[in-house]
Amino acid sequence: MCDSRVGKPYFKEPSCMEELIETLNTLFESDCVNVEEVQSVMENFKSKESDWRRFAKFDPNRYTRNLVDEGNGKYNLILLCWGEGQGSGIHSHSDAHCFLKVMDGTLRETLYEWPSKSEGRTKMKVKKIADCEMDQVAYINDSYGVHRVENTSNVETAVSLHLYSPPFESCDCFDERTGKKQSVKITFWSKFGERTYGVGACKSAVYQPENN
Ligand SMILES: N[C@@H](CS(=O)O)C(=O)O
Ligand SMILES: [Fe+2]
Repeated sequence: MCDSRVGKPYFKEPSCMEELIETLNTLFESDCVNVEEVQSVMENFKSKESDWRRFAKFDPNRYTRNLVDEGNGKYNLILLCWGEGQGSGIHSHSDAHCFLKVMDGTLRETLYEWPSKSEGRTKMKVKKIADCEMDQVAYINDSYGVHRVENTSNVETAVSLHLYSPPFESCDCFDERTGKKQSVKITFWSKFGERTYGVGACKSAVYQPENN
């Protein structure tokens, strides 16, 4: 992670998804990720359904991960669609930066402490619970702990735009009651607006262990 750069350019508010991607590509040209700068660019991008509609695919049983952009190999930009009551299991982020911007609805993030060395025996400890509203951006990396994200509404869906850098394809999932972990491979429900098929395509997200 980097401190603020001297003479850094001022990034204007991205007016559409293409402009957001252009700005992000510029920001990630350097190997030095300035977290506050990325967060502020994502915050200044105001959610319009017309920007994300074509990537938004819902599944009646599970939240979906839909690839929007591969960021020249530096990051993945992913639209996540959360049906009523859907959520992720508790998981880590494979040493990546993770930005989460709410595009529609509200999402609850529950942050947990990493399980202690005697993992597999003790109930996991909650550090913080926060609701994230439309256009807000949350940030996490493994030094913060591990988390789960949920759409707690039973009547409204939710949509969020996530940026992961560097991109990752697997992470660890944790059992809340014991802290026991298991590695999970994650893939995409769709890529660039098209449904993905093949091995792993349906089992594409970080689910609660009992839903695996
Ligand atoms: N990190 C999760 C989504 S969330 O619960 O933060 C994923 O990429 O599927
Ligand atoms: Fe996450």
